[in-house]
Amino acid sequence: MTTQPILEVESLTLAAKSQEKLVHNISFSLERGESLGLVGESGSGKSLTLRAILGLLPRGVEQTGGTIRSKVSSSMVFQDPRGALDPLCPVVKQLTEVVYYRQKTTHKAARTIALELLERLGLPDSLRTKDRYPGQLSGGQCQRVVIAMALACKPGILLCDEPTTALDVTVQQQIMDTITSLQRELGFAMVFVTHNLAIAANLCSRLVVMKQGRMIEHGETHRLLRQPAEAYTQMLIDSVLPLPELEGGRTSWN
Ligand SMILES: Nc1ncnc2c1ncn2[C@@H]1O[C@H](COP(=O)(O)OP(=O)(O)OP(=O)(O)O)[C@@H](O)[C@H]1O
Repeated sequence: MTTQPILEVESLTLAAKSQEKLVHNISFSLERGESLGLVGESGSGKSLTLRAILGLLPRGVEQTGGTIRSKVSSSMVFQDPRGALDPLCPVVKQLTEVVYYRQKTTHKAARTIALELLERLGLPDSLRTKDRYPGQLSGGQCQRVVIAMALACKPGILLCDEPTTALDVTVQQQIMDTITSLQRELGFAMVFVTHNLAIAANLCSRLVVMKQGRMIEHGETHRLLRQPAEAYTQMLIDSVLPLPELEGGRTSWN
């Protein structure tokens, strides 16, 4: 049985105001509940593609071609969690405001929902009783707050822009596990930007490989990693270390 995609990106082209093309002719689709990874080297256009889907291109960049059709709402988890939070406002208050405006509840109900979300994301109980500012939380805790904010918008698609890059590897794993279990529970689809092929392999059923603003190849994750059609994809695979751990473990590609 084929299902209708909830997101269709067709021939997306983005350019700087100077007319320099930054993303050329990118096409992919996403089904309900699916996880798609955008992988590739730094500067390959992954974040701009994600921002185009969100409808929030940075100043100086515009869509000059193609279409983006989405049947559901999207929200985004950015790379730098501290930068995404207001340093002068307690985190519970920030999350409560998002719930209040996006879920159109009373302030009291919004606070209850905000606290439930924070508990679901494994944040400490002390947030209930004491005002905590972003500067008083660890990087991993800030990222959990930012994920809670994105989920408070009840997105059909969660757009993740390297959400664990700024965190140490153990916290990275915890955050990835949290995102995976929330996705199973809430059923949102995901577009996940990362330059870490191992993370993408664990998380995504399909991958789009990008280089210098172009789509090099795309396809089902395990097929693409076992039999890459392009030398660039093979080069990305070869640059993943340490391979011995991947061969024996659950991230085996062969
Ligand atoms: N506001 C902007 N104005 C002009 N050029 C931009 C702007 N933002 C990004 N670019 C350029 O667009 C290209 C793609 O950038 P993008 O941030 O999408 O890459 P990326 O693949 O996400 O890289 P990274 O993994 O380092 O985040 C880069 O050459 C970048 O310099």
